[in-house]
Amino acid sequence: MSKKPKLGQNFLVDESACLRISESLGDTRARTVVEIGPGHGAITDLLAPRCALLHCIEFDPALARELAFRFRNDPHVTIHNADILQTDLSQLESQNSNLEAESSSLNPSSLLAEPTPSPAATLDVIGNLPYYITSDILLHLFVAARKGILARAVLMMQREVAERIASAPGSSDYGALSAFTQLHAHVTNLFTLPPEAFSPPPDVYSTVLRLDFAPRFTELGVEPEGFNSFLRSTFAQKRKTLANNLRVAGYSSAQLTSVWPTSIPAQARSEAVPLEAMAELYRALSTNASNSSEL
Ligand SMILES: C[S@@+](CC[C@H](N)C(=O)[O-])C[C@H]1O[C@@H](n2cnc3c(N)ncnc32)[C@H](O)[C@@H]1O
Repeated sequence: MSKKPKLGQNFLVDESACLRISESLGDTRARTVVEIGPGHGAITDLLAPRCALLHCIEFDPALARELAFRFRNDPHVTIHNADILQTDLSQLESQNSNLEAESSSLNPSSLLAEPTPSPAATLDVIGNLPYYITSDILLHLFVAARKGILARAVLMMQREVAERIASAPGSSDYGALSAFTQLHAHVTNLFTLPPEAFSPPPDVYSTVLRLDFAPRFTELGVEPEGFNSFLRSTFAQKRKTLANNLRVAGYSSAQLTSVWPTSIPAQARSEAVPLEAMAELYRALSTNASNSSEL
């Protein structure tokens, strides 16, 4: 078993893979792109000339300094030495028209640059993710997607995680992360890379997914924050049935029985229930709760 590099630093060294990833966002010439974990800039170098604005979020201060120096003459590229999980993506968007101030700490030459016009209201995201926080990063992106500020993302992650995310309800791979991802985006599996594409090579294969953000709350007839926390409670304990998870979350058996939809078998586990049926159950329970509070 190889030693795990700090901060998930398995750098991409396969040049054709870098090119494929940077091209997978499509035409980004008028887009603001956020790169998560640029590292030594393998993807950044190809992406910078292809987009209107590029925000790179790198947690490692030495790598952030290296990139800030490399891109010192590119005012449309901003290097943020920051943790992606603590980065408010909506703030990046609002800084589009004031880029030179934002980048001044790491990119002194940008003080001299012309202000860059704000190119687009939504952001695209790209990244060969630090695998140890893949789920946390996805959940962080979904918060931004619910605010309507993300258009699409191209993300590399461990192959097994990508397969789980893209799997259908009822399959053995489907779980909470699949449900949350499919609630917020259309998922496309783009391609898979072997460990040798990286230095140092990880112990796992890696897959690139494309997410086209299209939160489904309106279509499902549910209120986003309420349904999100309901869904979280349905997956709280993996070995319990959906009904048992909901009892743990505070719903009474009588409540559940009175509204339980025919589309969901009584003993179903959450992993087998499509989002449409979950939303039907949530709507029925919400209506039931508001009716009883009116009595
Ligand atoms: C798998 S490497 C990818 C590096 C580069 N993009 C490449 O493909 O070669 C992950 C990168 O994420 C950075 N990273 C780790 N944790 C982070 C965090 N919480 N926020 C932002 N970047 C992080 C690491 O320092 C590293 O540069």
